[in-house]
Amino acid sequence: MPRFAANLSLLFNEYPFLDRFGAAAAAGFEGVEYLFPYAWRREDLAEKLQQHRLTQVLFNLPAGDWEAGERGIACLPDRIEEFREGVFQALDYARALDCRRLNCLAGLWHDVDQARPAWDTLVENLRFAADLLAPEGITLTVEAINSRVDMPGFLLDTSARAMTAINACGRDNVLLQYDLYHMQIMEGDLCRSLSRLCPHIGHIQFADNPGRHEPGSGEIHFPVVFAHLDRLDYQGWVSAEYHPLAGTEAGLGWLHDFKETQCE
Ligand SMILES: O=C(O)[C@H](O)C(=O)CO
Ligand SMILES: [Mg+2]
Repeated sequence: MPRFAANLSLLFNEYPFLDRFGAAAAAGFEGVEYLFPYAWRREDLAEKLQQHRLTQVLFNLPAGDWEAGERGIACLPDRIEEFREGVFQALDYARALDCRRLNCLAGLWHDVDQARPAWDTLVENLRFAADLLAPEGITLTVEAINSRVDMPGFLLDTSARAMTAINACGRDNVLLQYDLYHMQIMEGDLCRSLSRLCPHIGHIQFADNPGRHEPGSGEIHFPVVFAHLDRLDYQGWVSAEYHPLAGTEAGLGWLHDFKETQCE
């Protein structure tokens, strides 16, 4: 059975942020992730993890001005210094939270005919981050995000593009973050691509499509996909990263169903 984590930026929004840890643990999650930890004190986050016996599964490197619409700065040639400072900041938090995975958002790049500078910058930045994180035993993940609905202009919008960056970077501790929701929009054929990419996957996230809501609300057959991950012997975390339709707890039927079938 996959190890399920809850993304606290999207789930349990009924509670103030620091109360979401307890709510996730009470709902049966063993791990948590969120977009960014930087607005909170490391000590407060670490205390919540310890109090509720939760694993900090992952969070993102600083990704620029999120409110202003930025979605990562790793591919931006004029932001290299800021990217590198961000890696140090993320490492500080990762140490305090004993977090073994950090995700890098490549960023938006709208000039498709002139993408070379973005790719070169991204690959150099990935190498810089990977080399800093490797001695700490931390994996750097690179996420492919759909450019059709959620992030028009995102540089790495297919698994092939993300793998091109990962291969060009050439570091063993850089792996793919495979988000079922984004890949369903861009590529489909989820089970076959999971089979092919499994050795390169460092983290999985999910939401149903369309709508980015809980499993069962859309077109993805999650029991089949989760069983497929077991067959592939995928050992990583699988994180719920969706907008609950009618309250987080009310939308956890998929988790309860799944746990029940494992007990039968
Ligand atoms: O949107 C996603 O799928 C992400 O995982 C993320 O971290 C940035 O939005
Ligand atoms: Mg995601």
